[in-house]
Amino acid sequence: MNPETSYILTINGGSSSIKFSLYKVKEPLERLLYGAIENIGDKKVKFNFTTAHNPQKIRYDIEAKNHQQAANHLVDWLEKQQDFTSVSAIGHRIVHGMQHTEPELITDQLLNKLKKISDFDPEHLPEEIRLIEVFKKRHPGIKQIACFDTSFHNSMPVVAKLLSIPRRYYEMGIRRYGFHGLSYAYLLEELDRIAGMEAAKGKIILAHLGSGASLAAIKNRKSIDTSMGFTPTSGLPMGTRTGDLDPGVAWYLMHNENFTPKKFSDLINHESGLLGISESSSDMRELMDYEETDSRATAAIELFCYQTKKWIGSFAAALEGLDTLVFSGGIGEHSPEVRSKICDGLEFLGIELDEINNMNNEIVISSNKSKVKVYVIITNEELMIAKLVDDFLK
Ligand SMILES: Nc1ncnc2c1ncn2[C@@H]1O[C@H](COP(=O)(O)OP(=O)(O)O)[C@@H](O)[C@H]1O
Ligand SMILES: CC(=O)OP(=O)(O)O
Ligand SMILES: [Mg+2]
Repeated sequence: MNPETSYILTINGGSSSIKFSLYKVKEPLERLLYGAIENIGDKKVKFNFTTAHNPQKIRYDIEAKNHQQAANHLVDWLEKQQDFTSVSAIGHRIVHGMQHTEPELITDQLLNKLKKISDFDPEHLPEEIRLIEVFKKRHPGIKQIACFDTSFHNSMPVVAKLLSIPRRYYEMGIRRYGFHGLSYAYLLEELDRIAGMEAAKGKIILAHLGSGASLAAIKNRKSIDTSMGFTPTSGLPMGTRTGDLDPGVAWYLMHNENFTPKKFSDLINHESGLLGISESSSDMRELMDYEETDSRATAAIELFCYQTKKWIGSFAAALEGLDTLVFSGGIGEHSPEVRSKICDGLEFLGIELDEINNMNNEIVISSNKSKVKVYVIITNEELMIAKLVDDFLK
């Protein structure tokens, strides 16, 4: 083994969080620590971590007004960790990678390209670029590798990539891309392990239901369609994002309510989805607590489940059948109630849950009679990044 590649740091920069892991390169990869900085931008920014030796989560508040301060705090902390000096590569989740199909070494040229397309994903790319720059400045000797969420969906047929606007915009890159690709790639690998290669070759719907949520339709192991499109704001309603929105709403708000680009971006990315409908929380767990007493919380949960059900129906049609449905992401992994509401009434598609297994968050939650196998699989974007970086360096 090349001693240069013996430790890999993974960085998953979200719009309000940075998740990080440190892996020792061996077969299989060994996770030495995992942590996150959450609620960046809020008054109370939380830092937490667990190590392989101490799985008890350690949590405290830190000062960080933005991603740059949070990243500097993270580097200060990492420098005090014993194994950090041996890190030779950092793998970054880059949510929007346009046409990039494989992980790539982050050079100045790539960084400039990412800056140019920043507006393709104003929610993730600017912060991801800031993280790369902080590590570059403080540890210029460590290779940084970009792992793109979009790569997984490159296999989509043109019909799934087209937006129905004039063709010239397609040439400008304004088309459907799809995201959560690192999670989907991991889920397919896990499906191989749990259900066997044959199952993973069938007609599959993967549902990544977290604060950002999307579904992917998979045939012969390849993505043929996904609910997100040009940006991660589209598709399902999410924690604070609209999901698909009648384009006429944009015109109306601009024309009648003096909406500027910034005000519109805030509306569709930060004020809508579960938060906008419930007027109380973007967090599914909290909404479940208010469900009994607040009809707005109930409406938000109903909308999320109804739209997810509609996407499952539409992808079953696109796949011309369905063999396997996988729930994942924070909501998909932990909420039996949401899974049950989504699947209720889908018996005609061959989906039938075993409610006891569902309540217990078992791996297989479909009944013995169900034609479609339904799984709950815990995703691991960090491990997928570490695997890609390990392969890249070999
Ligand atoms: N037990 C639970 N029941 C319902 N929702 C849950 C539960 N645990 C986590 N969630 C929800 O999962 C979502 C966060 O998902 P996650 O995949 O961790 O998000 P992120 O996209 O930030 O990585 C939140 O809406 C949270 O409330
Ligand atoms: C693509 C996307 O929505 O990512 P996240 O769930 O991390 O916000
Ligand atoms: Mg996520």
